[in-house]
Amino acid sequence: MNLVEYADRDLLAMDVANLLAGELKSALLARDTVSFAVPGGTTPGPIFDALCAANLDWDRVYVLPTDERWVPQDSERSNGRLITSRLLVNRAAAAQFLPLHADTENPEDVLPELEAQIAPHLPLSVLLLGMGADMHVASLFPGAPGLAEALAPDAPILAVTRPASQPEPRVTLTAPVLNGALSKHIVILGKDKREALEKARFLEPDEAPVTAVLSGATVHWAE
Ligand SMILES: O=C(O)[C@H](O)[C@@H](O)[C@H](O)[C@H](O)COP(=O)(O)O
Repeated sequence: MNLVEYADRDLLAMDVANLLAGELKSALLARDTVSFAVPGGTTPGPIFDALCAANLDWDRVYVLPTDERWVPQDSERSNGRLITSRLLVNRAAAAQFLPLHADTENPEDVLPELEAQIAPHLPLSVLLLGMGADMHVASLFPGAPGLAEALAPDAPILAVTRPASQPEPRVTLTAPVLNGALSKHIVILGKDKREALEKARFLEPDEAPVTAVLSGATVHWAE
């Protein structure tokens, strides 16, 4: 793992957006289409605000969430809503969005269809992840039922998790899919997450799921 520290959160957002735009451009030189997985939550918004203006062939970029909360797509808690309203605007409005959601009560009902839409776009070209202070990434939460299956090397593309700490079921890309990304970035803000990351390095993925994706990843941090 490579750790990059920034003087403040604004600089981090600008620099990470530039870095991601450069990586997407390079990937587009080698392939007709590229895939870009991004997290929800509060951290990525300012990165999206800068990245959406990048001058690249967005119409050849497939954007997908790393995980989704099973709420209506117009809910404030929907990662799809965050991504479509804050990243897929400006120049990036030309990108294709691959939702991890459908209007069914249970995510299990549509998992095969969602997986079939994603499969042609793997491995992920570029991956951006957030991390919780509990050391979860995407929706791989410590102690959640089904975590071991989602961390397994032969896990399918998607898993459903129902973490006790969260108000709704989640759909998440599994560890092998996240780990298989050709480029991996994790963005963390604040002292608590930095300490959690240090602690995670001595733990196993079932206690600290972030460790499942740390190898070869660049972690970007600002206080
Ligand atoms: O839907 C989600 O919640 C995420 O994709 C999740 O993995 C997120 O990246 C972390 O929870 C960090 O969230 P914050 O950025 O809000 O701290």
